[in-house]
Amino acid sequence: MTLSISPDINSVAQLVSSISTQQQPTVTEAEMVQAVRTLLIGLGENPDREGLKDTPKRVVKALQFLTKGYDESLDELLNGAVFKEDANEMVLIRDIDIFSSCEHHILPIIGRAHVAYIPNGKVIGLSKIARICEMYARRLQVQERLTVQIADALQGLLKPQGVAVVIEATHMCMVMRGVQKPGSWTVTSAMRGVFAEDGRTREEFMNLIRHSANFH
Ligand SMILES: Nc1nc2c(ncn2[C@@H]2O[C@H](COP(=O)(O)OP(=O)(O)OP(=O)(O)O)[C@@H](O)[C@H]2O)c(=O)[nH]1
Ligand SMILES: [Zn+2]
Repeated sequence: MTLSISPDINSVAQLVSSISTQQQPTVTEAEMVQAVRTLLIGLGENPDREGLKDTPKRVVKALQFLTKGYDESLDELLNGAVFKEDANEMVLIRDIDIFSSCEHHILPIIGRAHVAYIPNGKVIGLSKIARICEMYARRLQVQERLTVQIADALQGLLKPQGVAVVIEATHMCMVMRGVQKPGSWTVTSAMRGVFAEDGRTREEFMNLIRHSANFH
C-alpha cells in the first residue's frame, strides 16, 4: 500500500503568518488529526493499521489536555478566592506536582514546585496557588519562564511582601533522547520582594523546602 503525504503549502503558510501576527490561528480538529497522521506516515508507520487507527485523534486530545493552560485565565481560576487577612508570616506550599511540556521538543518536564509568599493584607485560597502552577505548566514552556510566571502572577495578585518559587524538574528531552542524562535535575528559582532583598528570609524558605514533612 502506498501512503502519500500532501501538505497544503498555502494553508501552512497562512497558518504560520496568522501565528506571527498574533491572531488566533484557525485550525480545525480534523486538520490537527491529519497532521498527526502525516507524522505517523513520516515515521514509517501505517496509520490505518488496527492499533493506530484512532491514534491521531488520541494524540490531538492528549496534546490539547497538556496545553489546556492556554485557555485558562487567572481571573477564572481564582474565582474570587483572595481574602483580606492581617497575616504577616510566610505561607509555603511545597511539593506541588508539575507536569509541563518543553517548548523545544514537546516532551514532558516532570517535577515539583515550592511556592511561598509573605502576605501584606491579603491571602489567597491555598488551592489557587496549585491551580496557578497548573495553568502555566499546561503550556509549552521552558522551566525558567514557568518559574517566573508563577512568581509574577502571585506578586501581581496579592502585592505581598514577597514571593519565592523554586521548581525542581527533570526534562525528558534530556533523559530519553539527546544528551540522555537520566537522574539530572534542573532547579530554577524566582524571588520577589523580601525574598530577593533579605538573605535571612530566603534562607528560611530554603530550609523549609529542604526538610521532609514528618507525616510522610
Ligand atoms: N533553558 C532551558 N532549556 C531547555 C529547557 N527544556 C529544554 N531545553 C534545552 O533546549 C535546547 C535546545 O537546543 P538545540 O540544540 O536547538 O536542540 P537539540 O539539538 O534537540 O539539543 P539537544 O537536546 O542537546 O540534543 C537543549 O539544550 C535543551 O536541553 C528549559 O526548560 N530551559
Ligand atoms: Zn526539550
